[in-house]
Amino acid sequence: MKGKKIKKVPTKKIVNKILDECDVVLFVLDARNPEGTRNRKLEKMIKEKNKKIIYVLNKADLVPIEILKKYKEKIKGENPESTVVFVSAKYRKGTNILRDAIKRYLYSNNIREGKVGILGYPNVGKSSLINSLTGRRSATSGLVAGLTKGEQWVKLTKNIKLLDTPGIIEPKEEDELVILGALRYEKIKDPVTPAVKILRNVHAFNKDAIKRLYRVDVENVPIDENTLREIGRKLNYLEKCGNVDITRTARTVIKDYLEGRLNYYNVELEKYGQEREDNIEFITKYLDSFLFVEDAHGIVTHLKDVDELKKLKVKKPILGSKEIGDTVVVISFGEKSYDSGRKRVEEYAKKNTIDLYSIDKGKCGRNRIVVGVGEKKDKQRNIQ
Ligand SMILES: Nc1nc2c(ncn2[C@@H]2O[C@H](COP(=O)(O)OP(=O)(O)OP(=O)(O)O)[C@@H](O)[C@H]2O)c(=O)[nH]1
Repeated sequence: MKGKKIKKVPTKKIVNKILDECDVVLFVLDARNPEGTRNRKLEKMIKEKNKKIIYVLNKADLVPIEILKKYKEKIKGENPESTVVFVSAKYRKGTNILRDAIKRYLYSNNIREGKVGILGYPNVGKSSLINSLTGRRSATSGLVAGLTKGEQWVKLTKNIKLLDTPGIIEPKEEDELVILGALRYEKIKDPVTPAVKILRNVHAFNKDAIKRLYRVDVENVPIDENTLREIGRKLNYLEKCGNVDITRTARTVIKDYLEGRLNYYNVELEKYGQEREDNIEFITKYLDSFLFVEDAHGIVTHLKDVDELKKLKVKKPILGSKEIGDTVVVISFGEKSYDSGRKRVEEYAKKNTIDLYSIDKGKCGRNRIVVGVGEKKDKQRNIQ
């Protein structure tokens, strides 16, 4: 792994520190195996402590966007308030969206000096994430004086600090550990069992993967030790007596999986992308007691004077809507031009069957804001 070396500190101590001190916990999941890298008991504990969890589906470069979106929906289905962000720490993708999600949560909860911690099973990419969130700084310039030796806070922004030591969740069984990449496959006595499991898991998702990488035909045959033997033969991993070296083959299969060559999906990095969250609560909260929400011009004039919004800098435009009584307010914040803002508001309204009857624009500090006001089409029908 390139970048700054991340310190390893006793697990429980760091996990507890994150749970006690941080406002936001980045729960890092392996996007290829999100279910296997969740820990609901710990998630419940974090929620009970009133801390915000942001699920970071890391290694998103190895998974198609449709699959990522499905998993996001699943998490949102369990709890609509969950925040899920796709990231590739390795290729530094999605980290700005993650930063925005952190800022937005802290901002809308009036937390001015926020602390962020990173948790996850071994090998999900916690250290890579820390490096990619902080990496543009040199190893020392971003550091804030550490509280305890070995743990340091790194600045994410002027007001947000990140604990640069990730909390490692202790995993369960040996096979799982190997598949997670948490136990060194070079060291375990029996790499065959986890290697066969990996081949089965991958094959269940992608009938092409084994053939593509090892040129072994697995159509209509069970995936078992014999598959490994076939792979070993193709790789020419033979012992002196001529038998296939199955242990070496198994280690290679595990390595190929962990390093992303043997993959659930065939995916090009270019396909990876994500839409921003449509949560504009940090703006619409200023409309809660505003009397004239039916009037886009009134809203723009009102929001222009909100100091907090004037100070805000968003790297990428934000688009979303909120229903206030019978009215739906659609807002684009931080667009490059008013024209593109208006276009995005109109497209958003069309997609969400909102009939806009008022639209206006203005500036909050350096941010262009376009506000559309309308009604849901189905609501109108009910009224008529
Ligand atoms: N393809 C891909 N690989 C990644 C990504 N992030 C991390 N990795 C790889 O995953 C492996 C583990 O990354 P680490 O950052 O060391 O993971 P960790 O969670 O800190 O691991 P522990 O220190 O064992 O707890 C490394 O080989 C990384 O190169 C990613 O976004 N995409």
